[in-house]
Amino acid sequence: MIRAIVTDIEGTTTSLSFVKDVLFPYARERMEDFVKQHAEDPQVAPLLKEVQAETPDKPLNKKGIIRQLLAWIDADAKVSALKSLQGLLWEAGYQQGDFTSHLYPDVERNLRAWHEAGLKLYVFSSGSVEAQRLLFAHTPGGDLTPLFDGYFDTRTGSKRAPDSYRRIAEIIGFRPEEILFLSDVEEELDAAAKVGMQTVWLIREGELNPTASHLQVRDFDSLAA
Ligand SMILES: CSCCC(=O)C(=O)COP(=O)(O)O
Ligand SMILES: [Mg+2]
Repeated sequence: MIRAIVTDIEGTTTSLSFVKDVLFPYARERMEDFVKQHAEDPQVAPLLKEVQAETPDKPLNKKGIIRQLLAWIDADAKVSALKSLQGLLWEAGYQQGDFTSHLYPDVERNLRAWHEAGLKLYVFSSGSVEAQRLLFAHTPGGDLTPLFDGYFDTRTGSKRAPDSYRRIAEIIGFRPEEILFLSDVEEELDAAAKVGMQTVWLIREGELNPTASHLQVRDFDSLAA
């Protein structure tokens, strides 16, 4: 019996295009000025130290740190320090009304229905926990954060590593078999299934995969059936 649902964001609740064409360029365009202006801020300084720690054989000055961050953005690298810095930039974007987040039309009604049915809802995304909260706080349907019981990012571990899912199950206090993980990435679903979680593969566009071991659906409505 499923008692908790853990959902990915990009490609699952939210279009790839919102992340790749709105969020990532917004942060990329502002990263250099932001680091220059806020390098000494207590929220930012430890993140810049983390960037240096990720590249121990290459001592970086401020310019080098900025270059490294931009290279990670271009490579879509899931580095926690980068993700936290992006989150800080997106916070300003949401607050200034530069954008609201995108959710597929089936997402809000199903999150609400699952929450009302007593299921616990969690997010596991490469975006920082703060970025996840912001995204669900600024949806076209309003603030959906009251529906969620917790958020996990790459500080819990890689989304492709079974240990991350084991940790999440321990933290939220359910047996893996009681947890349903939703994602658009097969390797993430494989990792969750390895520890015993139930899995559903969201294939929003394109072909279904006839040989995959995960249940495949087009949208959240198909899960209610
Ligand atoms: C929290 S929205 C930004 C998503 C993001 O930064 C990202 O890298 C996408 O990761 P996901 O694990 O949700 O596919
Ligand atoms: Mg995804």
